[in-house]
Amino acid sequence: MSKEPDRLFAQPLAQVPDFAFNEDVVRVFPDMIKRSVPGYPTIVENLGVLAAQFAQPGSVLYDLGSSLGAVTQALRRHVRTDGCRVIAVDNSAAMVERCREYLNGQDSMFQELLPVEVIEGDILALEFQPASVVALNFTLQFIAPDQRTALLTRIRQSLLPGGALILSEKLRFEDEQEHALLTDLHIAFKRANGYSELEIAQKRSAIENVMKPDSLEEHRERLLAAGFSKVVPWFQCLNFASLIALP
Ligand SMILES: Nc1ncnc2c1ncn2[C@@H]1O[C@H](C[S@+](CC[C@H]([NH3+])C(=O)[O-])CC(=O)[O-])[C@@H](O)[C@H]1O
Ligand SMILES: O=C(O)C(=O)Cc1ccccc1
Repeated sequence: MSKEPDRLFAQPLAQVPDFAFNEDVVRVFPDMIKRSVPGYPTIVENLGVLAAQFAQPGSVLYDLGSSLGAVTQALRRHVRTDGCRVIAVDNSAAMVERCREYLNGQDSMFQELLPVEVIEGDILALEFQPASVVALNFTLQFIAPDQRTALLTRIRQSLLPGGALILSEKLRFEDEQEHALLTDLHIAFKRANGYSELEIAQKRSAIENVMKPDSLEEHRERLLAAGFSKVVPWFQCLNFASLIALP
């Protein structure tokens, strides 16, 4: 895994371009996500533990918006169910290329790992196979809001009995005071992780047009509208949360 520190927004930019998962981001991504998302290592590791409880024999486990495959690797560490395979999907060519390198490196060292297929493609255009686990780990927030219900409906229709969707997202809060407090605390988290005020401000401006967080209430309602029967939050750290949605 690349250890390169994230300095992408450290110098003043005349114009801050919209955030994209390009080669520059890929190089610093492990450092960026760990220093930006409170609870990220805990969420990823426990996503593997949760998935092991929902995995059904001979089924597919999806890692949607897989980036460098951190979730896929957690699935490989924890899921022991017979005949499962992982399908990781991302539409960033730079992410997919590096993800394949990491996973191939693991394959050559350990024989008993779950088989993984990494697809470069848009999750909105994916033909889902019957699946027991679908992970959307900080991916839905980058999907156009008017496409989110349709995507979740297709995921719901592909889920096998006993399976689950695990959805992690940055949250918005409907109560203004709660939103302001948790946003300030998230900024304090970033500062504590070594980001300057300039880095924090430029990153915020880069993501504001491309990443649109919903509230917990919106997530719950949308998941129920998509056909899920139960929504159970299992983790929250500041304004980042993860939910289990049952078919
Ligand atoms: N339509 C799309 N189709 C496929 N991929 C997409 C699409 N839109 C965005 N992506 C991809 O979704 C990923 C979101 S990052 C996920 C972190 C990872 N899950 C992790 O647990 O490390 C979250 C973050 O950086 O905050 C990126 O790799 C995009 O290319
Ligand atoms: O950095 C932020 O403020 C975020 O909300 C999280 C994030 C992490 C990595 C890429 C884009 C957004």
